[in-house]
Amino acid sequence: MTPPLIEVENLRIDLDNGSSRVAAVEGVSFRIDRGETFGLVGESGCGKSISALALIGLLRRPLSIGAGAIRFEGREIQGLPAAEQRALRGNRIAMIFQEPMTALNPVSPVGRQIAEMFVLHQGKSWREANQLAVEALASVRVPAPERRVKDYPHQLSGGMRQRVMIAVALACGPDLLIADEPTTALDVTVQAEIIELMRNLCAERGTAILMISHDLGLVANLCRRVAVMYAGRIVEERGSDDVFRACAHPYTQGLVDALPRLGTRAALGRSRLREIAGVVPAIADFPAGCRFNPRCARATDICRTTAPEMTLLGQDGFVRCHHHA
Ligand SMILES: Nc1ncnc2c1ncn2[C@@H]1O[C@H](COP(=O)(O)OP(=O)(O)OP(=O)(O)O)[C@@H](O)[C@H]1O
Repeated sequence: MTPPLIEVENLRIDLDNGSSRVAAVEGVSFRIDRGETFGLVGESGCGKSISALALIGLLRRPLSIGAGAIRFEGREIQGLPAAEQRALRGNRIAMIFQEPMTALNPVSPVGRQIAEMFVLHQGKSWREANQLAVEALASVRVPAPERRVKDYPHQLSGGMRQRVMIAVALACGPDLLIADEPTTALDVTVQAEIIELMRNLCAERGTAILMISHDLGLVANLCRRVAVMYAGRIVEERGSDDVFRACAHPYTQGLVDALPRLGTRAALGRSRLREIAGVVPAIADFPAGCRFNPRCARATDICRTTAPEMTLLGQDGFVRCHHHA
């Protein structure tokens, strides 16, 4: 049997605050197959971004991997020699972030930044790489790419910068693209264009996507499978259709209820959306038992003392809740 493209097993991420060590993320497991689209969703502070950073080896103190394994095509990444790890991250796993300005170099023309990828990772000559950069900009639908290659990031709009970021990320034909809130800073129409672009380019090239967002609607629209994260744990994983049809965890239900629906008063901005009452606890304040219990209408005594085990739902879903739907 071929191993999944990437597999995370029982990942724990520790936060070391000098005098003590607490788990910011715990027992996180998921797998993404070649060409698959997988979403990680949850409110701000649930641990989505640091899980992604762990995947590409970018966690920095005070955070570190405390336990678990991350395997790429069946091989544990942490065990690979440093040079192989770097090659994997440069060539086969790429990442785009919410704010391209933090990832793009402000004093280098965007064409050069794309060309650099071809020179560094594929050994192309600068002449060849410059031509490939023009083609890469055209592939992300930047108009007049021959002229735009000479632009600096600040000369481009937010949407155009995100397109450049995608061009840089896809330059070396990665097997996995990690997208962490890539459209949150953009307005809604530009958001939709960027997601569509990502979806089409990755589908054409067989690139798998790990999409990270607080927006369940966006994630479920793009991804085949969705994992819902709350306070450092995955509480439910389902096929995208099932998330809306039959979500099992009260937290997932809360995220579904918070989505604006077309034609409703909330979607028209005339009434407030139904928000989940309360906030995600800080790492040091994770409650005992089920971490969602203080915000949960279904909570009973057992929820306050005992962390729920995983319950399988059908062929390929699960939930962690004592009172799942
Ligand atoms: N460098 C850091 N030092 C200390 N705590 C951190 C650090 N980075 C993240 N955290 C904490 O880890 C937890 C998870 O953060 P993370 O950024 O992964 O959440 P998230 O779900 O991706 O939310 P967001 O969308 O806001 O990034 C949060 O409680 C956050 O405060």
